[in-house]
Amino acid sequence: MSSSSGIKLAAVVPAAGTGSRMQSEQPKQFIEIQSQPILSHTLAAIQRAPQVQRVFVAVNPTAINLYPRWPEAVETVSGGESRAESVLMGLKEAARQGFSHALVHDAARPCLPLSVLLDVIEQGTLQDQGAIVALPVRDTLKRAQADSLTISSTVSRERLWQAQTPQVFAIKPLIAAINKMGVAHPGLTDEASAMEFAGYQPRLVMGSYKNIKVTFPEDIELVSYYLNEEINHS
Ligand SMILES: Nc1ccn([C@@H]2O[C@H](COP(=O)(O)OP(=O)(O)OP(=O)(O)O)[C@@H](O)[C@H]2O)c(=O)n1
Ligand SMILES: C[C@](O)(CO)[C@H](O)COP(=O)(O)O
Repeated sequence: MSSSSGIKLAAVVPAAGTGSRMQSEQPKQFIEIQSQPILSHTLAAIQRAPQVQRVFVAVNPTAINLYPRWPEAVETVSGGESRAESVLMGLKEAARQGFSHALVHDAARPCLPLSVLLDVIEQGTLQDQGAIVALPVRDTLKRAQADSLTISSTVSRERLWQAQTPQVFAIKPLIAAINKMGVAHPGLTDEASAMEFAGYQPRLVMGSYKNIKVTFPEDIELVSYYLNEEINHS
């Protein structure tokens, strides 16, 4: 991605969550796997793309000392009360430093394959609708009754995809879309939600089942396996 294309890409990594569903002593992004915090693995995965010129990590100021030493071209911003607010803080700093596009990627997704990363960067920067990594739903989907764990209905999975990250968008339209929808909006759970709200139709880029978001305790064993596989076979 040369400067002649006019595109200047930064990564924004929301890493200011508390990881409540993990039920761990420290926020899940700082849990160590192979002697490295999960966040370190995520930053290393993102920085394999030469197009990413800088990384803005949104962290809770009270947790910043949990991180040993920030890699080169990585800087921190203060996170917010919600993921959307943390992302917005990173986007604003990236815009202030002159970046035109952002690749937003959850700190809790350390097993991002390079091929997926490069695909979403290409798809997200070659047109103005942006792009997200996602996977077609492969299990039958059921909607539960409102007041019991019994099936209310089966939801057609036709054309249903599960969003992952990275999500790649032009920064100024994304900031405007997040502000239009409102960071506190319950439906604003990823960047594409805001862009859709603003009328965009982001592209879907095939993700990977390895690109899981560390959320519950049982995820650690699977992520450890994938990271070990990556390190020993790359
Ligand atoms: N106020 C917040 C909340 C979440 N995140 C980040 O957004 C990503 C995805 O969110 P999630 O998996 O929900 O993380 P947590 O909110 O920490 O987890 P939980 O919902 O279990 O508390 C994580 O990397 C998390 O650190 C953030 O930067 N700021
Ligand atoms: C952004 C995301 O990872 C896409 O699936 C997801 O929406 C994050 O949700 P969370 O509840 O903040 O983990």
